[in-house]
Amino acid sequence: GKFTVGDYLAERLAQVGVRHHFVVPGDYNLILLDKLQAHPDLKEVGCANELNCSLAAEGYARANGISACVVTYSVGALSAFNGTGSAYAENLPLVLISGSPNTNDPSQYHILHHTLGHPDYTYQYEMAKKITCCAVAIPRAIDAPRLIDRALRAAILARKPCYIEIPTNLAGATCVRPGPISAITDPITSDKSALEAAAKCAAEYLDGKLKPVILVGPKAGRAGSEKELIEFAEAMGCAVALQPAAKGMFPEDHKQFVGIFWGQVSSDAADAMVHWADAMICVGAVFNDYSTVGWTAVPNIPLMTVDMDHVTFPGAHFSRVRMCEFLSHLATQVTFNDSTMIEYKRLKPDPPHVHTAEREEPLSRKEISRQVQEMLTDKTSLFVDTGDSWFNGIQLKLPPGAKFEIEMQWGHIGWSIPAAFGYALRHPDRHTIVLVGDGSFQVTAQEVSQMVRFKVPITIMLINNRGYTIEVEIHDGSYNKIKNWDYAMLVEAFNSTDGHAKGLLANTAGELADAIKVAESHKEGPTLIECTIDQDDCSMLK
Ligand SMILES: Cc1ncc(Cn2nnc(CCOP(=O)(O)OP(=O)(O)O)c2C)c(N)n1
Ligand SMILES: [Mg+2]
Repeated sequence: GKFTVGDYLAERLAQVGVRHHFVVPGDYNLILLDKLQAHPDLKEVGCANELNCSLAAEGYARANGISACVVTYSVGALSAFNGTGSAYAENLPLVLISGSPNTNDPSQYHILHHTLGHPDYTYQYEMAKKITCCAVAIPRAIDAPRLIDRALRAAILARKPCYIEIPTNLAGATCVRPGPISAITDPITSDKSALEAAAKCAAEYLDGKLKPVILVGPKAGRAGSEKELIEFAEAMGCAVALQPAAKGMFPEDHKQFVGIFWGQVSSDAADAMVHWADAMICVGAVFNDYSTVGWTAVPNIPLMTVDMDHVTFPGAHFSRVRMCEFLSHLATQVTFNDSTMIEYKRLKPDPPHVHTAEREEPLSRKEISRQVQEMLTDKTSLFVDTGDSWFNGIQLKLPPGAKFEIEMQWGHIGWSIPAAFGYALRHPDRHTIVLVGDGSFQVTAQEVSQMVRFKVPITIMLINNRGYTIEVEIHDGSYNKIKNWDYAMLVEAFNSTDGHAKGLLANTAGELADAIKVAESHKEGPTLIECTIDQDDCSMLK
């Protein structure tokens, strides 16, 4: 049959590495969905709603590097905008694709269903421009190759979402076949002289310092610089601290790892080391209100920043210097200086004594953390959702090879359920574990049914402290109370007659240990373990 606009998009998505596309059907995108489904490399993954669809694509992009979310016009896209916002905030190339009205509707001033009820349908595209790095609406089939290629390339280079709007009558319209994919995926390398000059100046700048510390931020991982970061850190020999959103982007068993720098909730000796340093090399760091604990934990020394495509330090700025190339080049220029590691050995606190609860003891946050710590292996990918799970997750020690996913910039409660589902589809080889509060779980619980449908063996540790506890600590009120659910029964309801989810309840340390054993051997589907703790058992209260 003829090659169409929908086929063009399908081929491009497959060429950039998409293998699953997340969808909610609607009459503006059905022809398009047929074309995507027809592509041999693409597997259609239906979601219960477009918020979860976009969050599943956000999680998939963490595993795969790029993802696709396909929704219907207006009623679908406006919900998908939230997961798209997350992808923007978290520096992930999510491709948001929406069907839209027939190109001959505007000129006839047709009032259409799903729209706001007036004949101007451009509002969605205008809104999409604000939350993506590139938004395109295809006006004619002949424009499709140029606009689709532009949006995909922009997303890949910027590591931000893009938006592609395809009118319902164009998805099946004839289109030429795509040219070489390198036109889209070929990276922009550093400018050679900028790279040389930046490394030379930076090496001189660092030579004059006695106590440099490297602070790793979340963009280090997104820029794909984890290998070069280790190379640079080992050439420097200095202490390496991580921002909480960067946990997992530098190995915690590395001898230069000094902990998570997060103000008074820092781990190990990160706080002391950062405040002792006389120079801070920030690699992909983001200083926002959360990571600085309300602006109380901001380093008070001059910073050198290594960002995705530029480098700055006191008295210097170098554009078009790519992080990974800069780190690996600078590693050959710097002088080894391990003075901070000598200081670290002095400052490093003894590991805290962890009490092992008796089996019949009621569950506590600390006992849950102790048992989750024992679950972690090199195959673990741990998702922690907004709420006290952030604090509990950050304090865990990642064994070599373990991965950690957190959404600290956007912070959408419930993100972890669809995001872990999307991630696990792409990484069936990994053991995906979720730490999520009861309040967060209630926002996106439907997506457990997709874990059942696709037989994804995710372990969900649901921390039930009867409400929005992190908010109670910030500012209490009636609004922090929620209706309690029977969470174990709920996930088993998703089975109906053909599913294999397991829902378990753990009120004591012994019940949790038994439930974890069941979860670790259950591969046919998800296992939710509802862990009940006292609502005052919160990390904010020391
Ligand atoms: C989409 C969205 N809506 C509201 C919020 C504000 N928020 N942040 N955390 C919470 C409560 C989280 O409660 P849980 O998940 O139960 O967590 P904990 O009780 O703190 O363990 C809210 C309501 C948010 N972060 N995201
Ligand atoms: Mg809660």
